[in-house]
Amino acid sequence: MIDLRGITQIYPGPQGPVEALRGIDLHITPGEVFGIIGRSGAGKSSLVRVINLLNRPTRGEVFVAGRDLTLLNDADLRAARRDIGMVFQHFNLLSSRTVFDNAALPLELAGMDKAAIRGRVNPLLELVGLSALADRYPAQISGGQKQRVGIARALASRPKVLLSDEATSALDPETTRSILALLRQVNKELGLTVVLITHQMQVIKQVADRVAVIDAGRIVEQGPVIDVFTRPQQPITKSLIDEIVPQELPASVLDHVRHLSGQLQGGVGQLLRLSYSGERAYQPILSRLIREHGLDLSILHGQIDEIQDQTFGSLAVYASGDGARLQNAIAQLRGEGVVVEEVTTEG
Ligand SMILES: Nc1ncnc2c1ncn2[C@@H]1O[C@H](COP(=O)(O)OP(=O)(O)OP(=O)(O)O)[C@@H](O)[C@H]1O
Repeated sequence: MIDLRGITQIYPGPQGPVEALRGIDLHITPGEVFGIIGRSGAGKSSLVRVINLLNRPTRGEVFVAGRDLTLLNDADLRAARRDIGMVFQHFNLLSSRTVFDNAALPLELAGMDKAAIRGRVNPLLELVGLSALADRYPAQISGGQKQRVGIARALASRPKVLLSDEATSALDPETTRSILALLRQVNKELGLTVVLITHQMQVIKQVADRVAVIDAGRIVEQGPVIDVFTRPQQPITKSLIDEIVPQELPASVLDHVRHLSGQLQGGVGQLLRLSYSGERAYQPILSRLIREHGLDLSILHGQIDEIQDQTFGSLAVYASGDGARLQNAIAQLRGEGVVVEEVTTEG
């Protein structure tokens, strides 16, 4: 649905050119919710604005629904943009227009007649749960309701793609959840491709199918959300995930491991961090370590969570026993797709 090829974005700046995007290649498939996450200044807004050519990239090609937008003339680009709806962090509603009239704005601008507009907008207000508030003004509704108007307005032109630029960043956690659930609902019910930009992993975790991590204008890591959560590769990804799955074990756990190591009576002991997802979450991996490899296990720390109905877990266990059997057990776990990290406790 969206293909970005070799996108570079250079802004002129008082201290010389700023290279905000440095050769981005991204492929987003129809019907998926694709998250783009990065820290402030990483290039997220620049990237999302390239997708509808609000920013014309310095170099590169922007294919949406099979057409390279960079090659279109102004009239064709205006038409192509109707395929791409956008919701913004600060809603961008017109204060002098009612909820209905804000949602209807793109249709009025496209010259649609009043009856047709009513036929299009009323079901959309129903979909976003605002039918009862159609005659209110933006000042008379909450932030979450304003974003619902923003979503209805973005959907009015029946786009194929919905871009969300930090749409929930100005909202409290509960409202954030309800807006993300609405985005998921429109993705499913309308078959819409959704691209969402955020700096919060919680947003990615709740709603995205796949995620790309952007850092200093480059995509440094991407994949299905559950894979990125269970096998983050880059330091920036680990630090972004840390708010949900702490990447470092608490000092008390490491202290306890030193204590257990001091009590070893022969054999070896090793702190292991096991990360797993999907079907493996339901398999008796720990009891097999005990039964088949004769290891003693202490479970010291752990977390089990869910992404898009898929369970994933992270467990810290101290395994002790025969050294060769421990290595066999680790090899077996890795062979079964469990990520095994041998954690050192020095320092
Ligand atoms: N119009 C502009 N002119 C010059 N530099 C710009 C412009 N817009 C963005 N930049 C710079 O480009 C880089 C990327 O900015 P961008 O807004 O895309 O990042 P971001 O990840 O969206 O950040 P934030 O989350 O803070 O909005 C930053 O260094 C920023 O200062």
